[in-house]
Amino acid sequence: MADAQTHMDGLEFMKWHGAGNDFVMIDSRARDAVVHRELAAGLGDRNRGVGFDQLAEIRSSDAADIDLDFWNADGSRAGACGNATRCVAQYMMDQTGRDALTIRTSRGVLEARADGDLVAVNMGQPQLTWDTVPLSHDVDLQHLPLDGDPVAVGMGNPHCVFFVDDADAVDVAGIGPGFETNPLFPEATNVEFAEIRSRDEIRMRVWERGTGITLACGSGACATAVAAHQRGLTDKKVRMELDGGWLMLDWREDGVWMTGPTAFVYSGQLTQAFLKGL
Ligand SMILES: N[C@@H](CCC[C@H](N)C(=O)O)C(=O)O
Repeated sequence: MADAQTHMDGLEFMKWHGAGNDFVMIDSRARDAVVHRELAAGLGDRNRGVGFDQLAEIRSSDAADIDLDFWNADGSRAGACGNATRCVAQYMMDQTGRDALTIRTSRGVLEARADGDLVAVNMGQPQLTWDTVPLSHDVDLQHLPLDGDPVAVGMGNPHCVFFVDDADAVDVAGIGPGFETNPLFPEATNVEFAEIRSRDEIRMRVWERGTGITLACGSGACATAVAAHQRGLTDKKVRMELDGGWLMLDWREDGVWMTGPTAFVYSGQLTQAFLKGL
């Protein structure tokens, strides 16, 4: 990590959030990719580092306006991060004065655009086969062989969605970790608890893979909207209330569009002395 510390000395970082989902954003285009697991885990530690739900690293791209990579607070990689994608889109639109851009993630090239004061991103189509979520073997994704009869949906990352009568009554911290690491999910999973309020409104809380409880999860909101519609509980367009705010989901022909707020919180610099303490 010493080389990285020298390489990163003085590197700017920004804090953003999307509906309360808390991010550190690093624009590495001027210095090439600098983030790795050890650094992400150190920065993500709320006792030692800056603390975040996810770290989003912006890099130059030969296929879109930018490339974007994500790490969870424990340093693990995340294939998708919808709220961070929306925050990065807002940052880039602020930088360029444009109202739309393309962002390549491991999901492929995503489209993001301004929607009034909000930002919308097309998170692509869900993955709805056992091997693409992924699961360890072929089971009924609509009724997983787990207590609570959840639904499995992939959104570039795995999600296990439970439908409950009262989301606020769920002991998310108590039961989330066990499902996160259930062997049915070879790459672990995000765990959502959804209360259907009407055909166009859902209340959802989340235990995120690699991070724990967060105030919002964009890919989890997309997965929950898909699972609820598959179960016949909601329409394809729903408003979702999470602990940190509201997101709008719309499952269209071209993918699952997610729209919601973003907020810049502060910026800072990563000094070598700080990095040595991680
Ligand atoms: N909060 C993110 C999801 C981040 C990744 C997730 N923890 C995973 O490991 O898949 C979002 O807004 O999508």
